[in-house]
Amino acid sequence: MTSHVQHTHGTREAGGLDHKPPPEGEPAPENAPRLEDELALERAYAAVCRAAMTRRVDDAGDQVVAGEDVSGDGASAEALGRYLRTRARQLAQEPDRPLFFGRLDFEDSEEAGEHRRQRYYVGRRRVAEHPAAPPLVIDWRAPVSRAYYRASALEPGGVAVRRRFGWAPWSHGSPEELTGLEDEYLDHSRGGGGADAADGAASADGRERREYRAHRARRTRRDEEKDAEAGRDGEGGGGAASAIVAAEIERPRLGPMRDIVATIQPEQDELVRSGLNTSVCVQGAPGSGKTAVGLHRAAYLLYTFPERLQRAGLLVIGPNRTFLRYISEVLPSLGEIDIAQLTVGDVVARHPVRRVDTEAAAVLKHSHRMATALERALYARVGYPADSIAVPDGSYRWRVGAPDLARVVDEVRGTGVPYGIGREHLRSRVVTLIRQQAERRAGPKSVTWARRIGRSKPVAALLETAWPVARPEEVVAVLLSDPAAMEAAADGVFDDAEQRALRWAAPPRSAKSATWSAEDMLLLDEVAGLIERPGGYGHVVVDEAQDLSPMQCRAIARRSAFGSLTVLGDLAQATAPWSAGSWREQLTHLGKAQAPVVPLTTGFRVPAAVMELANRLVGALGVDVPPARSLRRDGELAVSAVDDMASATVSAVRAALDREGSVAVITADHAVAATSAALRTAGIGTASADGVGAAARVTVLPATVVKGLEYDHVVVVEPAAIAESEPRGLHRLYVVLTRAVSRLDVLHTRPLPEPLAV
Ligand SMILES: Nc1ncnc2c1ncn2[C@@H]1O[C@H](COP(=O)(O)OP(=O)(O)OP(=O)(O)O)[C@@H](O)[C@H]1O
Repeated sequence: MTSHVQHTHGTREAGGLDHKPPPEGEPAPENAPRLEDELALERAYAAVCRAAMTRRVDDAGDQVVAGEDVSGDGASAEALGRYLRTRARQLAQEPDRPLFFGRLDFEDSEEAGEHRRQRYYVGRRRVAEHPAAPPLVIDWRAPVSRAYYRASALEPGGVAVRRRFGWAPWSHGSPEELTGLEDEYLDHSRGGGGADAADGAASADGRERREYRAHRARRTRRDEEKDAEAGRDGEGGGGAASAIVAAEIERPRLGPMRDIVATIQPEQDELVRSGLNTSVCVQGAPGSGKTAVGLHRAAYLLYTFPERLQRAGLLVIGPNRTFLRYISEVLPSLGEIDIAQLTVGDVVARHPVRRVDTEAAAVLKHSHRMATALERALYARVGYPADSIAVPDGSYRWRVGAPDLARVVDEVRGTGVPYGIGREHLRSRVVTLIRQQAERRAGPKSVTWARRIGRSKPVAALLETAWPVARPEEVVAVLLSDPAAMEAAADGVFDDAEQRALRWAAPPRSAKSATWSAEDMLLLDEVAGLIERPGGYGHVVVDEAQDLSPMQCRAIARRSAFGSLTVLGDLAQATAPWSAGSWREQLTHLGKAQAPVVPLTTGFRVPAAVMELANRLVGALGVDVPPARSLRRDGELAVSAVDDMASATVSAVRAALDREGSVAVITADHAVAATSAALRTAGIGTASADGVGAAARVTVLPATVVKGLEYDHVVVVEPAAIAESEPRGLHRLYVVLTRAVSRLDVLHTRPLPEPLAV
């Protein structure tokens, strides 16, 4: 919900800002000369901040040099050096970026008879003359910045004026330039006039301006109340209410994903600022900012809980390398470097992947039934000893009978501790049985005695038969090679045909010489997790989580058992054969069954006309998701029946290249080579999904890698071929159609898939 007083200035490239005349019947603000004054003051402030920042960067560099000379113990010198280098790198990131994007003026207060107004500039990170000095700019994650994102005319939360700054499009190497500003007056009770005094800009025309502002504030408050009654939010399908926000959302895209700190929306902010103990799942329409929310939440948590997260770690999981490359600059631009950003494959990697499973075997290995079979396979090693044991101890021999041993094996099994710990528990319980006998006969026994008995040959031999040491590779290799082992573990879990599909056609001689598939890594990780709990993270952000299989979810759950999760996804974009049917089910596999599912339905990427086309598919996808709406009224959509696909593609790309921004040509996977060749023959340079030729403005992409990505202009080649390439082809097509930021060209020689043809 926003109410705002437009106070923008039509300067060159002010992030697309134009001066808008006030609505009819309202007094014109005499803002042109005033605005120049305001801009001049703000530019001067920006210069002060820049100078302070430059000094801090230089100081940090000097400290690294000094830190390297620090004597003292090696470990702390190394830790200090690491800290200082990190700090210097953080400060030096993107040196020319604007240092603030917003300003908050809180309502006036009287302190010790003095009239005061608190003012804060909000930026990507804190700027101050030195660490102990009051900040010139506060970090967007600081508690007081919350009001910047949340304050509205209905709930101003003490904010009198929110100012947004428009900067000339920023790029590396060119200095920042402040070109516009926009004020929202939220403080109706005071008629919104107080800002002048605080600006030090009161003048003869101040009264008139105050009236204008008060009028607009009243009007927007009424508007908001009307909206609230009608159950709309203030942006009710009509685009962003702020020209600066609209310009940011509609700006052409080039290169990797950028942060959205300047324009985080209230419903996004609520997710970003949820606490470290809270797990949350976001069901978000395409382009509703799920990825952005996840990354900003990561940055928020690192800032707010530095000690806990430094100890426990934070991990971001994405679907593939292309996606990770695309998002890789967001966290560093927010000052958070060195955050692990991995695929699930990276998380569970233990061996090089040298084998490809059949589709049937892969699907079974991803199913949660596999976990049951693996647990049985591991615990098949645990057995009851056939005989009693006799442990020599000086002149005594202590005997424990087979029934007692069987009982303690059962007891340990019943505790549910990891297998490796279970083995040690069995050892100590057997020692306890022996100790009870020994103490009855020979008096108290020491810890050293207990240790010696525990390591004695008969006890070690007992453990080797009753609870042998287990290695994940052996357990999995035996299961996949030995029909009897498979049958025992899979009884009632996998039928005969499934067991055959799972078994290796040519078993290796031993676990050591086995070659492993990507799916096998999940199996190994599962068994490793049963033997010993893996180290976990304090927080894990999981993107495109609708596509995770139960076994992948379990791998993540093991690593976040004592931490929290941000789960991001869209069931309508679920394309894997094992994709989730419902979030509740997925969250259960992820170990956070109770986490709330929060919808985001406003799209910031896809223009309304394109969203409308894509939405036609949703009914055919069999998923329960709230409909998506676009915040963007701009954009172009063309659906064209063509005769010659190659020449039509070349023409579409040529036309796209006449305009600004990135261009993607998306085809069914098998058609990528032919499409790239056609473009090359026509003299158009192309990049590929793996980043080769990244300098080219045109990227040719197979439909299966575009999830999570976006391009200004998208050319979709033959939707029918994309839809029929895989069982969830319509879901894939939905993903493909929702990648365009500004323009979508759909080219087809064959009839469109049915839901689109209406
Ligand atoms: N509040 C915002 N202000 C400006 N831009 C935004 C905002 N929220 C999202 N965006 C932009 O919208 C685009 C889509 O965001 P993002 O990729 O996070 O969406 P998503 O929901 O993850 O999409 P998908 O479903 O395709 O994975 C990005 O360019 C992002 O920067």
